[in-house]
Amino acid sequence: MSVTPLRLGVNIDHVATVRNARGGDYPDPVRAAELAAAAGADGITAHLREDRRHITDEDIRRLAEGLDIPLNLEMAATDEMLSIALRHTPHAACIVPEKREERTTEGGLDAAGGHNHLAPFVAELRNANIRVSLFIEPDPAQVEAAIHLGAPVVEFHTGRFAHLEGEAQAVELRRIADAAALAAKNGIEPHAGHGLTFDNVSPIAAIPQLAELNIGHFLIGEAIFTGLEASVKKMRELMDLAR
Ligand SMILES: CC(=O)[C@@H](O)[C@H](O)COP(=O)(O)O
Ligand SMILES: NCC(=O)COP(=O)(O)O
Repeated sequence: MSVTPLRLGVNIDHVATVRNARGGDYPDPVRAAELAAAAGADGITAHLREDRRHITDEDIRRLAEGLDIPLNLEMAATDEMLSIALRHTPHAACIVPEKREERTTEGGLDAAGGHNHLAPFVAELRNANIRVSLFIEPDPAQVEAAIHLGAPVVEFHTGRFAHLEGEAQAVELRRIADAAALAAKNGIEPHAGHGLTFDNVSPIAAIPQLAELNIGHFLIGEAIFTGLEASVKKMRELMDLAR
């Protein structure tokens, strides 16, 4: 079986979280994005939450205009986010579910139940040449829904995998691998992300159909101790070793 090259997308949301703790402009997520690119990131991911708790509209403008590597904008399926995406035309847009009160993205999008709501978002983003991705659970029904929606990419939510251990984690890993195989067989490029760390990335990176991992919170946390360059480089090495 052929093994797809695996890209690393570095999510810089939580550089903005630290900046926003003091309300100024330091540390700058765009500087973090440039450092991550220099350290080997293949792309940058940023989630413009509806409540703007970390990344801001101005961050997205600067990332979209200034980056030398592709930007993946994570966005809820709302008219406001769609108009921001269409204004800045990032390389990719990943539609994610969002709840105002959640601490982080708790699960995947219900692409099956939300078909009628999601269809115009997928169509408009595609018409603007933005590579649309749906952030879904590794569930065959959700992959089928992504196929019907015409999404070229899905990203599997690995948060559940990240929190499980032992046999339960092995079962979840199998689900992710099966979902990735189903997506690839149907011409959809599978990605994965959420909650990935140095300790749990290897079995995910070993899934041959996966083309991209998006990793943020852990890398930014680790950067406090070792620097961003070292944390990105080590993640890149672990991904390459697992392949
Ligand atoms: C969709 C997703 O998984 C990322 O956006 C990640 O969750 C970082 O953002 P939050 O920590 O705000 O959820
Ligand atoms: N889509 C997942 C992502 O961008 C990063 O998630 P996390 O590593 O911050 O949990």
